[in-house]
Amino acid sequence: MKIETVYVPTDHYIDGKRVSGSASFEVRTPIDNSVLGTCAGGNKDLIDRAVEAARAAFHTWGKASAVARGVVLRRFAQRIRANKAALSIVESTDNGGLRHAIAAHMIERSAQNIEFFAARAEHIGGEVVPGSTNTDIVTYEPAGVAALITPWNGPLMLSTWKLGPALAAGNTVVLKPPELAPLSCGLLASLAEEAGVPPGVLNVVHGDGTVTGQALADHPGISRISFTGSPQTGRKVATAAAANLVPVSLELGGKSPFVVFSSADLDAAAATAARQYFNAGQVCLAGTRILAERSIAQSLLEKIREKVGAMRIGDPRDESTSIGPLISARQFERVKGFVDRARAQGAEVLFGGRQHSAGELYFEPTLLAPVSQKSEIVQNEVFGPVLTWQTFDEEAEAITLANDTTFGLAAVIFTGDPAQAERVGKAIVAGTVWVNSFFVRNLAAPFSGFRLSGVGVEGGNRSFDFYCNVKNLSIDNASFQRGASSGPGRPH
Ligand SMILES: NC(=O)C1=CN([C@@H]2O[C@H](COP(=O)(O)OP(=O)(O)OC[C@H]3O[C@@H](n4cnc5c(N)ncnc54)[C@H](O)[C@@H]3O)[C@@H](O)[C@H]2O)C=CC1
Ligand SMILES: O=C(O)/C=C/C=C(\O)C(=O)O
Repeated sequence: MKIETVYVPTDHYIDGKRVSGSASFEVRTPIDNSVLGTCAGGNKDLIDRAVEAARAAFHTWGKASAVARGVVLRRFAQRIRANKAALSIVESTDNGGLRHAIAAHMIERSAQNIEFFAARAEHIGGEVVPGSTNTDIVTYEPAGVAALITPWNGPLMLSTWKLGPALAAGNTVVLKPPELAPLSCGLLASLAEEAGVPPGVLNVVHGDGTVTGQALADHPGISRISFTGSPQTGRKVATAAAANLVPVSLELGGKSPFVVFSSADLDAAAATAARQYFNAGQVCLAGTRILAERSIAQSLLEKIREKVGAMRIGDPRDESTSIGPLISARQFERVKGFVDRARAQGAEVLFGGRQHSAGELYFEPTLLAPVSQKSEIVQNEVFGPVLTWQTFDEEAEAITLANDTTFGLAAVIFTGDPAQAERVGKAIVAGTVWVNSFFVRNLAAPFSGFRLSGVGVEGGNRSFDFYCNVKNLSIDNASFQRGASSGPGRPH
């Protein structure tokens, strides 16, 4: 398939070869909802082939030194950077993300995802735990074949976030990209090949989640499953992992609070609130529930209205666009359904609330109030450009509202009071709490979701705890002491 001047392979990539599909599926661009072409679909047989290739490649890749793997992976990261223009136009066309934002942030982050873990793996090192009778030597061994399953809202960034640590630690992988935006991961496989990633180390099998994704999650030859997507699918993946007793890492949805206290820099808070509409709100980390202290609420609302009013909605390939389309007609209907039901329950539209004239899949950035805490619009993830607006009088009330959710992925706090930042940050139940900032990602820091937002922790060395078998070699201290006169295996 060709996207502008870029040739994009749409076959599977198994054992270093392009492989035709057992079926094919349509790929559409959300820009105008037109069909771009078809992509190979996968089935159980293709998953079997990919897992077999990955298992064979594990014998060499898993035994190579982290330094040797690092040489190849750093070249892979460089190929990603060098292909920024191609990757960003392909992903933008495929998933409707902003081309300039993908080029400026996502590609660099994708390269860093690979590079960071390549460097980190060279220093995993292990630990020595001295004990009175035994000395424990802790080593990290690659687990085997990792199944990686990723969503459409950030295919490159979220796939490389898994590929980096899995490959750097010595695992081989089978990646199942999102069927709604499979193209950039197809291109990624070619870049891995150009970088010298050996055949079988990185395999890509496209296809529908319920067929290809499920076959991958179910496969008994898999040693780890890392999944990013919805909680509903996360449950199915976890069930498959349980059947094979395989460790699973789940990064799921969110309904994060965005709390603004009266001491906050309101201009900064408003600018960051407007950013929650980026990617048309299809961001799991987005702070979608704005909670404003009553004394500054009106002023904050006006500032947010002004910032959002200045955002241009339209073709995501244009430099001046701030908000692009939703991923599909189904997602559009889903988002619209949430807004319609909230209105039927008494919410008013403070701004937005309907389709935008830019096209079929464009929805205006929307803010709804009043909303009751137990309503669907406050409790469920919309995954669209729809935020809710609530006010509070006391800090304790803000914390109660923030935590009254089944999710726990992220939270954003704006305050001018450092003690308050610490108090509230500690009290909020979420894997990541940003203070006076948003989406700053230090790859060495832990990344996780609490409650329905996930299972497991990745980031920094915690990623290696997941992608490795952490082994303890426990040696009797007395056995090998110099000069000892008897005992098995004593050196002379
Ligand atoms: N916590 C995080 O880091 C992130 C979470 N998300 C969440 O992802 C969701 C949106 O993404 P979607 O692609 O709609 O999610 P989804 O759960 O429908 O699909 C995610 C991936 O799982 C695959 N899949 C679907 N059914 C499967 C099955 N039975 N077995 C194995 N794989 C299967 C899909 O083909 C896709 O590749 C939102 O809930 C969002 O919050 C998205 C990005 C990041
Ligand atoms: O930064 C990460 O590793 C994950 C980010 C998740 C999103 O950007 C998203 O869901 O959109």
